[in-house]
Amino acid sequence: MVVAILRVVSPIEIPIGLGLSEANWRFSGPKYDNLHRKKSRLSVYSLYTTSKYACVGFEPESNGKFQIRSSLVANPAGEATISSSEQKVYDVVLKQAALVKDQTKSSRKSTDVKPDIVLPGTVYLLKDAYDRCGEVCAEYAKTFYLGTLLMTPERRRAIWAIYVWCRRTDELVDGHNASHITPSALDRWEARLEDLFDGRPYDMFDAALSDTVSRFPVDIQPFMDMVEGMRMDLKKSRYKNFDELYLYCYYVAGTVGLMSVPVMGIAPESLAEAESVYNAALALGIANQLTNILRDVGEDARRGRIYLPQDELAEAGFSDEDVFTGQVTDKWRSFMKRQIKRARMFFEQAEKGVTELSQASRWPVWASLLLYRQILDEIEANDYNNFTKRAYVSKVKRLAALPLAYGKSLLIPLSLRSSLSKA
Ligand SMILES: CC(C)=CCC/C(C)=C/CC/C(C)=C/CC/C(C)=C/[C@@H]1[C@@H](COP(=O)(O)OP(=O)(O)O)[C@]1(C)CC/C=C(\C)CC/C=C(\C)CCC=C(C)C
Ligand SMILES: [Mn+2]
Repeated sequence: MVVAILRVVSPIEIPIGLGLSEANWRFSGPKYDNLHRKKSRLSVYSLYTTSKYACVGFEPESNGKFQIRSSLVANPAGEATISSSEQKVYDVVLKQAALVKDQTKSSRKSTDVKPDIVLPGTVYLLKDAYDRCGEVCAEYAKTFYLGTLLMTPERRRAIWAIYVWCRRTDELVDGHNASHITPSALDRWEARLEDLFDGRPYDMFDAALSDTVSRFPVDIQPFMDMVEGMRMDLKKSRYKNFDELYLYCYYVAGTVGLMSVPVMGIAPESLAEAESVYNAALALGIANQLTNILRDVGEDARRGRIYLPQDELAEAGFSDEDVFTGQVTDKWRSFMKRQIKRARMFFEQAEKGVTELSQASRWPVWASLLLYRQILDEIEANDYNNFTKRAYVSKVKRLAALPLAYGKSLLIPLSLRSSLSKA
């Protein structure tokens, strides 16, 4: 019997290879009750867990080898290791969490902000820059903009500045001039990012972000990684497996969570580790992007792009051609059900972190989580036709989510609740 300790950094589905029968593998560990076993078709066994550590004991097959596929791989010694994408992303999470801890340890708390530096004219220019960021935000993301109005003025304008930088970065590869964008244009965008982090902004939007990153403990890495995601979009239109897709989702969306938490702030009464809050933030970005992908299957296919894992498509009996043709069959419905389930697992993990955020930041985050998650319900309501029907959450439903989000934002941190219930 070999026991592998797996460090799980996000809700994860671990299909254990063909040939292992239920009799010769079992699960144990401190969070055993968080593990769900599932036997799926083709006798592939899956382990679902949202806990941080899982301990898996299993016997080798008759040939002495272990077959563990997808997110986890077994090394020749038979030890299971975390996938390279998850490890890479987790390292960024640790780095960002450490930055916040350092800041909290040193005299200033992460919730404090530097006073405005009063150079003649500077404050006014900065105010204009932030106001413009707010206008852009209100124009592109009305509901989210409304949500930010509950935050403190310093946090609100910092989030607007981050939003605008993200929107502009995405516009480079998705906007009107996208056909002219080359990798070297992205290199220049990245150099500009470094300049603004060094206090040398190029335009007024950069000036707002430059000010934001000087006030809050935000690391440059998630920003650089988002540019990397855009580079990926220029050169890649297929994803071999979920591991590759996960990395892409981190680059273009998980990064947003890591950029935002240092500004939103963790509740002073929260007992959660910064690292776990960052993991939840990362999960929200991943969940949102997976949802985007599932909503836009047809639209992406018409641009020659398929953001669904190629190995999972093939296993379910689909070729690229099938995706381009776009027939909603029972086979497609059950494939979609699995994809939706995975996206929901990431939302579930994100939920655990929202209550740990500072009170005023929770409402926009809950609103965004509830609204995005509803897109998955709409894909189901469209009978899984994501080829020609765009899943759309009606204005009434969107508005109805706002008071619900507000109610949830009043809950005390989960970490505090569980320690109170133990006491
Ligand atoms: C503890 C905890 C849960 C904290 C919350 C952390 C947090 C605020 C997470 C935010 C997650 C989020 C909103 C991620 C954005 C995901 C997303 C939609 C990414 C899009 C990428 C590219 O997609 P694609 O091109 O396929 O899609 P389009 O057709 O273009 O839509 C993006 C477009 C990348 C650019 C991202 C933005 C413009 C959004 C940036 C948002 C913020 C900075 C504000 C986040 C704050 C709140 C309150 C939601
Ligand atoms: Mn886009």
